[in-house]
Amino acid sequence: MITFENAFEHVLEHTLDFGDETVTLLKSTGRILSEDIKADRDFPPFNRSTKDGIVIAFSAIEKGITRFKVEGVLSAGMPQQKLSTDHNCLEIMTGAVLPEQADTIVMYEETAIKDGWASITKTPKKGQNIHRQGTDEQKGAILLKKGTEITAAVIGVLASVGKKDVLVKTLPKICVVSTGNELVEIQETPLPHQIRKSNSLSLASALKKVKITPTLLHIADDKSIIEKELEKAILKYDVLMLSGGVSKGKFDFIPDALHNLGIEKVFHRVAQRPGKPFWFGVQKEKQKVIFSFPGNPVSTFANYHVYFLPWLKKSLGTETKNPSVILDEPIQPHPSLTLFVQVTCHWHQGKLIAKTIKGNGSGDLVSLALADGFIRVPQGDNEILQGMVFDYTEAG
Ligand SMILES: Nc1nc2c(c(=O)[nH]1)N[C@H]1C(S)=C(S)[C@@H](COP(=O)(O)OP(=O)(O)OC[C@H]3O[C@@H](n4cnc5c(N)ncnc54)[C@H](O)[C@@H]3O)O[C@H]1N2
Ligand code: MOO
Repeated sequence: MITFENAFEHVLEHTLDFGDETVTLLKSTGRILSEDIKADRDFPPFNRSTKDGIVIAFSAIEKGITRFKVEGVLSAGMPQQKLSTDHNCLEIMTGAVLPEQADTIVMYEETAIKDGWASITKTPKKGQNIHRQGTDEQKGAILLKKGTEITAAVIGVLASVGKKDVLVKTLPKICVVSTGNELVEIQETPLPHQIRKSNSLSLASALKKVKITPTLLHIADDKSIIEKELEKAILKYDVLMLSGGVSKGKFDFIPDALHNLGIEKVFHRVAQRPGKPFWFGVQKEKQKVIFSFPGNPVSTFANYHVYFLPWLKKSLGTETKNPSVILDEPIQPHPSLTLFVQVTCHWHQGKLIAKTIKGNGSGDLVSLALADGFIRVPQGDNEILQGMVFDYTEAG
């Protein structure tokens, strides 16, 4: 049995590269950019008005002029115009191009306009209310770096530089495998000794959040069928994500089956709870990775978030940013196991505060639905006092 720290390191040593692909702009939401994005023009591309009002030449103010003849109206979308003389002004709308011979914008609230004449009611500062060309970014500047996660705000930047199609990291093809004769489909009514499959659906839902649609495969607890089905799946997918069948039971065939199929075991069993019987293996030549999680629902769920997500992010060239949280109660560590304890979190005075959820062990999947994530409690003998800081993995 290895420590959590060792197991985590091993998982991150076996990342894969699935290459790049081009997708249309909106389909790139939630994906990872695979190219630097440069400004195709200055941001903003012209001197733009930031207020609705009038535009004047400040030289008029210096001459003591405060009343101007209105010679026209400028709206956003009009090509650049020209102010004919500093005795005149133009009405200008937010987003319109600053006209030639003008340099100062006075918002309507600081003017009085009557019969084609505008008076200024508050002395302006030279150059006010203008968003100058190139002050946000200059043409050619890198706006977004390769490895950036594409959020809604990033989509806005991509759109503004005309990225109709975006180069993103290709996602792995994943097969989520469940095993166990006790499991029935969710639409079925289980007999008293049966349960509905939930792990595979929960994993599929978690994968959807990272834009991966896995294939679901269920295999009965039969050694030769398990081997045959896994052999086919390994050929077809980059990643197998299994739940169940990795412990010490008479029907826990998965580790042997994977061994017989030539998958190299990196580790089996980690000094942690939940998720202790986790099996992790690779087939280096064919670039395959196998996450074989313990079947108890909390174990599967915790291990997916603690190990798989950081592995995926690293494989896609981006980082996992896990915050720390303050635990609002004392906690007793385990003398030899790292604990992943379910918590709810809330913000209080700028700090993320966690409270534990009293679950009923790693088979209690209902308590999972109440949790925001897990804190990691390192092994130890002495009670940890209230107010200590822990690493936190969001899981929902
Ligand atoms: N002698 C020992 N027994 C057990 C040990 C041990 O160290 N020595 N470890 C325990 C721990 S910890 C865990 S966790 C479980 C994991 O066992 P398996 O990975 O072999 O999982 P199964 O036995 O197949 O199932 C466990 C439990 O989870 C339910 N399950 C499985 N798959 C699903 C699914 N897709 N959806 C919903 N529920 C699922 C299954 O019905 C069982 O109740 O082993 C302990 N035993
Ligand atoms: O360590 Mo197991 O994964 O909780 O029951």
